[in-house]
Amino acid sequence: MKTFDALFAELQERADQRPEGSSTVAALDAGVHAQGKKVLEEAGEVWLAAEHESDEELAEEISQLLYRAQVIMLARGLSLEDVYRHL
Ligand SMILES: N=c1c2ncn([C@@H]3O[C@H](COP(=O)(O)OP(=O)(O)OP(=O)(O)O)[C@@H](O)[C@H]3O)c2ncn1[C@@H]1O[C@H](COP(=O)(O)O)[C@@H](O)[C@H]1O
Repeated sequence: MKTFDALFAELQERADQRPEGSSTVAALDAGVHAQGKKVLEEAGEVWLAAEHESDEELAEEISQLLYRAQVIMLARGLSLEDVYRHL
């Protein structure tokens, strides 16, 4: 099963190698404004799922929020350590 750290390493590789068809490359190219909107959108979906949907649907929304947070981290050049030191 993929972890937060493993996903981040995978996304870093996508950013470096820019493979054709990568949704991460497209998200990075869209810029921080578009990336921020995705974070807000997914956060809203997490909220709605927590109130109205199943555990499975909530878990999926949370996974998308984590992905969108990682895209913002990469776009701004933050490492996992930059974030973890605040936990
Ligand atoms: N975990 C994710 C992930 N979560 C969400 N998404 C993206 O988010 C989209 C779903 O978001 P929305 O609900 O906003 O759907 P949407 O509005 O229809 O999507 P868009 O039209 O905005 O693309 C998906 O289609 C993906 O583009 C993800 N894209 C990639 N990953 C993982 O990231 C890794 C690299 O992926 P690639 O960059 O695509 O190779 C792989 O392990 C993937 O599994």
